[in-house]
Amino acid sequence: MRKPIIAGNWKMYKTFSEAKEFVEEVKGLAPDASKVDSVICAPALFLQQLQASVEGSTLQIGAQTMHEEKEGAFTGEISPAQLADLGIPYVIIGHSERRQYFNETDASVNKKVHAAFEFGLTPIMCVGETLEQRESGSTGSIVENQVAEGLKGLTEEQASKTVIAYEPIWAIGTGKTATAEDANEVCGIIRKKVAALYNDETAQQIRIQYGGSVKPANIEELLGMEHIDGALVGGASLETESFVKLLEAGLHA
Ligand SMILES: O=C(CO)COP(=O)(O)O
Repeated sequence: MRKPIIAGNWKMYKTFSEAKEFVEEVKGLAPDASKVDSVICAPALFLQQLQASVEGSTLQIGAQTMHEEKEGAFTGEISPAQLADLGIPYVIIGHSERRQYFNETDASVNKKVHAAFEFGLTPIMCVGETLEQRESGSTGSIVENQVAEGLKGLTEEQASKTVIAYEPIWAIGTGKTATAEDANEVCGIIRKKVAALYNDETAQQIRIQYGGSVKPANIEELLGMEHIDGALVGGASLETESFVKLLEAGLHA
């Protein structure tokens, strides 16, 4: 049995005051950590204080991106060592917005995934196709390639601990969700690819999230699918009420 992982990706939303208030309210409502992993990926600026505020609760804090080097002259960046020192457990790597606006590539994603493991962080590695790629029928090959390049060089143990988020770009922030069947089909393709790259055991262990307009109204159907082990949620993670409902859905997955 794979433990569901429900993660909010706040992107560049919320002030620190709003973030702190949200976390104070939600931290006592997050499910038992042995049943669901509940994560908020917050802006880097808030990580230290939010991490201190969730101590002793089942809510966990993640970062939205990081640099691949331990340290260096990279103005404005944050490093895996800095995240690890704060005790941050998760980091999103290669979100489609990072690929689109900040020139991240499969090669840089792969370096960052390696760096995450080097510093004891769990990467949430994002993959997904554009609308054009979906319409041309190349979803499977695009996503398989992103998975193969992203996981390249990882040990079996590291690969099995990686969280892969399948986020079709056309479903992000658009209100258009992939149908549960379509999402499951692609998550199944991802799992099969992991089996081909490693073995069946690794493929059975790796957790695959779906992301793209997930909300309380559709999460249960998505989580009911064989290959969907969680959700990476933007808009619906910004309100306490809907985020708590999403976490609760994880309990019934
Ligand atoms: O990009 C996403 C999560 O990383 C999805 O965003 P929405 O849930 O707002 O579509």
